[in-house]
Amino acid sequence: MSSPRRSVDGRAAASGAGAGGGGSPAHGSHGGGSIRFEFQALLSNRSPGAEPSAARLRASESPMHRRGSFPLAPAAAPQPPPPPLPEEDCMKLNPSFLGIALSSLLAIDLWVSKRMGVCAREKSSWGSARPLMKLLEISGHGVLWLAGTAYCLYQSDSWAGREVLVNLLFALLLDLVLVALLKGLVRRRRPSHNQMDMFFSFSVDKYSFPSGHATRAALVSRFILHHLVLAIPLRVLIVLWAFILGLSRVMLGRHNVTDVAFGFFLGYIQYSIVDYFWLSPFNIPAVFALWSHK
Ligand SMILES: CC(C)=CCC/C(C)=C/CC/C(C)=C/COP(=O)(O)O
Repeated sequence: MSSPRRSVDGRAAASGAGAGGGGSPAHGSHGGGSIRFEFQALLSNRSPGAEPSAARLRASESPMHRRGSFPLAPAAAPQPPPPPLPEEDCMKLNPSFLGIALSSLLAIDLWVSKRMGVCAREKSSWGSARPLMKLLEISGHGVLWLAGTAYCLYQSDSWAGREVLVNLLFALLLDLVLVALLKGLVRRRRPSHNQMDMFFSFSVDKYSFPSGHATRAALVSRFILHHLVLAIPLRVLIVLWAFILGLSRVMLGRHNVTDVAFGFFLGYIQYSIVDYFWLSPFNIPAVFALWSHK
């Protein structure tokens, strides 16, 4: 495809040759700012009696043309390339409106997340709160929730309790699979300020989108609020735990804000899926028969 610059040059030369230089650039059909500038460069190089072809030749020596790969232009002094930025700080330009909006959102996300990562290092401004944040991290860890639920299920001696625990186990496994799939698909790197010192993580856990802790926090808290009869202060505490756990992921530098926000959303949806496919002794008697010996 020929560039607009080149087609404008051709048009100017043609109008100069054909109409004796009478075509005004401002009225040309190619009305962009840089195109008009080129037209002006072309005309300013043109004396009233000059040949159109000579004017075109001089115009090709303008700085605009020298920047391109025109073979007549003298080469500018080579500049050393700028040092490469870390991959997660780079933005790819997309000319579509949606692309620009998304790129801007991601740039804001990176900036806010970096500023919020106040516990990312021991020497960070809130570095002394790092042990507390890591305690929160353990409270939402998949191993703890899976092992705890399996143990309670094994110990449970009521059918109602087993039914709830089987579904919690199903919810946690669904969460594990969906988060691993999304992390593997999206492959968004963790923030550059993160210290990868997480207890028991898989290979996909080098990726940050979505936050597995945030999905689990939203899923488990919604599950508990629906299936356990708790006093109001305890219910508030559970919601607070989920929120602070999500916040701590960004403060620890493990995640960007959008990883956690999407994680909360996904965890919320996961609970709806579990509720829709609720497992009971009526629809999957085989699973519940495992306990019939008790
Ligand atoms: C028994 C078994 C296979 C347990 C897997 C438990 C599990 C989900 C481990 C990964 C925990 C982890 C480090 C997740 C990363 O969470 P982010 O919030 O950093 O995404």
